[in-house]
Parts: sequence; C-alpha cells; structure tokens
Amino acid sequence: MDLTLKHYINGKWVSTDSDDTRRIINPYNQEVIAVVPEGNESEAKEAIAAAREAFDNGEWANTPATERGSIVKKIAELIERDKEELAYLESLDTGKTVEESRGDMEDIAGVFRYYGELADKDGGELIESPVPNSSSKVVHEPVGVCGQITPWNYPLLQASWKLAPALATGNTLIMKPSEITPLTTIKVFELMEEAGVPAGVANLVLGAGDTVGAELSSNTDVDLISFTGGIETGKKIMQAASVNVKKLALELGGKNPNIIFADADFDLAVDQAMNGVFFHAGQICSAGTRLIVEETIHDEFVNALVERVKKFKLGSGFEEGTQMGPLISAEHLAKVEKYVETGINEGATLALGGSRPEDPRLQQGFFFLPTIFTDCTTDMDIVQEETFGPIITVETFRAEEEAVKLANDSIYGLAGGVFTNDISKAERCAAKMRMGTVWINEFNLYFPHAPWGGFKQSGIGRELGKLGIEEYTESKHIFQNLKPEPLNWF
Ligand SMILES: NC(=O)c1ccc[n+]([C@@H]2O[C@H](COP(=O)([O-])OP(=O)(O)OC[C@H]3O[C@@H](n4cnc5c(N)ncnc54)[C@H](O)[C@@H]3O)[C@@H](O)[C@H]2O)c1
Ligand SMILES: C[N+](C)(C)CC=O
Repeated sequence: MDLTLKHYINGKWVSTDSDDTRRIINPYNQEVIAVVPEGNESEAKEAIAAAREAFDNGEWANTPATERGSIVKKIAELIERDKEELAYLESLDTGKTVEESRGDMEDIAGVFRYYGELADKDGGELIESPVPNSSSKVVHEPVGVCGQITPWNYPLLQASWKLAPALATGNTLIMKPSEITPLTTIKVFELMEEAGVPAGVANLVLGAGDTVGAELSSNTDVDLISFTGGIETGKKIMQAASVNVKKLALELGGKNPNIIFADADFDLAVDQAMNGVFFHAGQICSAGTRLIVEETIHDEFVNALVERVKKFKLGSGFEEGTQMGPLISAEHLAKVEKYVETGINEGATLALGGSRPEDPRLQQGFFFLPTIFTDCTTDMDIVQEETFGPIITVETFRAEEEAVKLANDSIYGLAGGVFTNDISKAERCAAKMRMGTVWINEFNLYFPHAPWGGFKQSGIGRELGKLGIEEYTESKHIFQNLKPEPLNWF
C-alpha cells in the first residue's frame, strides 16, 4: 500500500492544494507509519460538490437496488480478500492486537454483506387508504448527500456502519475519518473503487475535525450528517447541522454499567467483566467500566478480578500473547492518568494499576496499566465521566432496585450488562435499564442484524440492523385519486 496517501474526490486520488501533511504515528513506539495530506475546507467543499452532482444526476439513486447491493457485497468480498493487510494496518494505526483487528475485519465484511443483501428487499408499503377510489403507498428514497465522520478507536468498523447502508440505499457521501487513524479507511476506498462504486458517489477527505468536519456539518449541500465520536463534538455538530436542518445521526460516548448479582456464574462474570473493559485498553464506547457488584460477593469478586487482571500481558499488538496494547496518543494517556489522580482525590481505593508500566520495553509506547478502583460512589467523576481507558470502578448494592438505580444514574445510556442465573430478575432489570443495548450474561457483543445506539446523551438514531438503513432513507407517501372529481367548494 502506498503510504503517501491522498483524498478520493470524484473518482480521483488527489493531493491537497497546500503542502500541509500529517504524520500518522504508531502508538506502540511513536514511529511515523505514514504521511497523509491534510485537507481543509477547500477539499471538503470540492468533495461535497462532487457528491451533490453525483446525487442530483440521479444515476446512483436510480441504479437498480439489486445492482447497488451487488457492489456492496463485492466490497465485503474484497475486504475478506485483503483481511490480513487491513488488520495489519488497523493494528499499526491504533495499537490494538492484530487478533482484535482480524475480528473487526470479519465484522466489517459482515456489515457490507448484510446491507448488500438488504439493498433490494424494500419494495415500499401499500397503505389501506380511508378514501374511496384511491391508492396510497409509502416508498423509501435516499436522503441525498451524506457527511460521515468517524472516531479513532474502531476506525474501519465505525466507517462500515455508515458506508454500507448509505451506498445500499442510493445516497452519495463524503467520509472524514479520524485524522489520527485514516489508514484502513483509505484502503477501503481503494476497494470501493475496485468494486465499482461510480465516481462522485463515495468521496474521502482527510483532515481535522474543526476544518473538514466542521465544513461537512455546516455546508448546506449536505443533507445528512452521521457522526460517531465524543459527546462534546456531537453537540457542536448538532448545532452546525441546524443551519439547513440536516438529518442527524449521533453515536456518542458511554459510561456503561455491568451489574453482577451474587447468584451469577462467578467465573463467567469475572471473565466477562474483564472482557467488557480491557479489550483495546478500554477505548471502547460500550466498555463496561462501571461494575456494580452485589455486596455479599464484593470482596471475593474484586480479589478474583485483581488476580486475573494483574497477569495481563501488555505489548505490541503484533506479538504473540499480547492481551492489551497502548492507548492511542500521548494526549489521551495524559487524560487517563489525570482520571486516576481524580479518583484518588475523590476517595476511591486503588486496588490495581493506576500508573504507566515500568517495563523498559514499553517506554516508547502510550501504555497504561489496567486499573481497578473500589469504594466508588455514584457522585464521583470517575464513575460518571467517560475515561476511555483501562479503568474499572466498583460500586456495591444490596437490592435489585438499587442496582438498577445506580446503573441508570448517568447522563449516558449506550449499553449495560446484567449477570445472574435468575432469568426473571435479568428480564426485570433489562426492562428498567435506560440503554440502547442490554446484555444478559454477556458483554460487548454486537452484530449487523441488531440495532446499535444510545438513549439519553449517548446519541440520536441507530446504526446496524434495519433501523441502520432507515437512517439513510426518507419516507414518501404517494396518494392517487383513482376517480378524481372537482370538489366544487369555491
Ligand atoms: N456510540 C458509539 O457507537 C461509539 C463508537 C466509537 C466511539 N465512540 C465515542 O467516540 C469517542 C472517541 O473518539 P474520538 O476521540 O475520535 O472522538 P472525537 O469527538 O474527538 O472525534 C471524532 C471525529 O470527529 C471529528 N471532529 C472533531 N471536532 C469536530 C468538529 N468541530 N466538527 C466536526 N467533526 C469534528 C474528529 O476529527 C473525528 O473524526 C468516545 O467518546 C467514544 O465513546 C462512540
Ligand atoms: C461500537 N463498538 C462497540 C464497536 C465500538 C465502540 O467504541
């Protein structure tokens, strides 16, 4: 792969007008892995104009849905073909283990396949008209030009949740990946070109949020903005998007509770509590960072957790046996460190970790030890705010209602888990938990068929599943009078 990469606008790989470039850094050792052109408002405008023209000329929207679906399925095939290269690039760019990246690539191919299959399954809907001698139907049409903005933690996965449904439904788009991790998104645009996505339909602009991202959000030629990222950025985008009342989909952060009842399968709950947080060093929107443990098993549970977590092997994502890689950047590492300081100042007890590792092999990377805080209460910032690092906070409860109340005590509502062997209890909790996803005896599982998104300030709208494709369509009611007669009113 050519690592002096470019924007992809109107079917051409183009460089930036200015000489601005950005160095892409490997978070494991701070080496420069690529230099990419840094776009700005000017490239964003060019790409928006290309997407506008491609939408307005109607070719893509009027391409038979079966044909669009075949192209989307072809992208899935090409991702599978190049899975190793993509996984390598994703790990190089994010620091996550290559095993995790391979899993991501399988998921991503699955998303393109799922939406490719769905492309021609919507024939609209006939409505029973209350008006005699008439017909009434609802059809779904593409929204138009879509701006798509993605984060750095799951670069290609989050991109796939946007690209696949937008293409399947006949929209045109401009994607802006995170400026920190653009590599796999660039590669997938090569694959989309190879699969036969026509010029102008899918455009890629590299660059920062406050230039390219802000242009996509505020430009009146963009009809929809789909954003995944932090809550504060989401608020800015929402405000900017109001300029032409864009359709809006926001996938924001989470501070996700994981309730462990005393009657849960103990080993399973410990295992899933770890998996729920420490994949990708806790840099997951749905990480189960708020453990809410029944008081009677608290000590035993925390001890078991500490024993397992302290054996984690940190290192290069490419090294056999590595379980946790580095954080994404020096800036993010500093933020996570600051949260540990906050937790200690707030009176939480540091049961494990809390610092950078001393291992000399890890000094060039942005590593942070897996960290467990006990004696946490719901008023603490480390319990309420998204640290986005490998930090678990542990709270306790005595009664089911108390557990649910603690779980819901958050501005977020992305996801949560319940571990118990009492199915009625699990169902009662799930019904009361104010989150877009609730897992019972499971954590952090997602697949293309089920919708994903947040209650409360975790977002607006849904990705994945049928709802994920509906975000990219407008519904139109077409009424026909089969026996028109004058009203003779005036
Ligand atoms: N809900 C989900 O499914 C989900 C999935 C992954 C990540 N996330 C969230 O993403 C966050 C981490 O990602 P991040 O640090 O990249 O988030 P971020 O908000 O800093 O950046 C996300 C994207 O927005 C762009 N951006 C920044 N400022 C902008 C602006 N003013 N206008 C337009 N675009 C702008 C960035 O360049 C980047 O591409 C966490 O909060 C995490 O929970 C949520
Ligand atoms: C949505 N998910 C879980 C794939 C990534 C969140 O950061």
